[in-house]
Amino acid sequence: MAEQRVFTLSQIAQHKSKKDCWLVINGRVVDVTKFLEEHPGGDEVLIESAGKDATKSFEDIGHSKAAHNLLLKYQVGVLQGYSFQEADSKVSSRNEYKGKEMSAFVIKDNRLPSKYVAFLEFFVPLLVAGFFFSYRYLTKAAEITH
Ligand code: HEM
Repeated sequence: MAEQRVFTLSQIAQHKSKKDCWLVINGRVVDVTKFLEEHPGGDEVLIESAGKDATKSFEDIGHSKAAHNLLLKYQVGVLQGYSFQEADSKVSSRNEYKGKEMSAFVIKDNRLPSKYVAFLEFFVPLLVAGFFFSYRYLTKAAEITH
């Protein structure tokens, strides 16, 4: 799981060089020093935002899911006031979800509907046949009487 060390913006602002480059993206503090050379968008854009909240620049590009996943790889902590329950969860402020257990989920019991289906499959043709034969019987009976 990604690092949960808490940093303030002024602490992050200390890491604004090519040799020590941190950014804040969506509340995650990422150390991209080792990623500068690899960044497909070039190192300049990262260095420009070094030590700052680069969320807007990051989101404006429309980075892929892979790029978002890389944030987790380079994450060294969170910006003060942010907390993350798990890798992909939305930001929740001030540990609001801390200690919350995984919510239970219910597997839908589909035995009941299939019973109804069996009932219908059996009785509906029987009823139709019943109606048909009673209709035939009654019309025949009516013919004889006339
Ligand atoms: C100031 C913040 C950032 C800016 C302005 C920025 C800008 C860009 C730009 C312009 C491209 C497009 C390159 C091209 O198509 O030629 C790009 C691609 C990419 N960036 Fe960034 N970037 C930023 C931060 C990051 C961070 C922090 C990561 C990951 C740790 C990252 C990962 C990637 C990846 C993987 C691509 C390849 C395309 C994709 O998968 O979306 N970027 N970036």
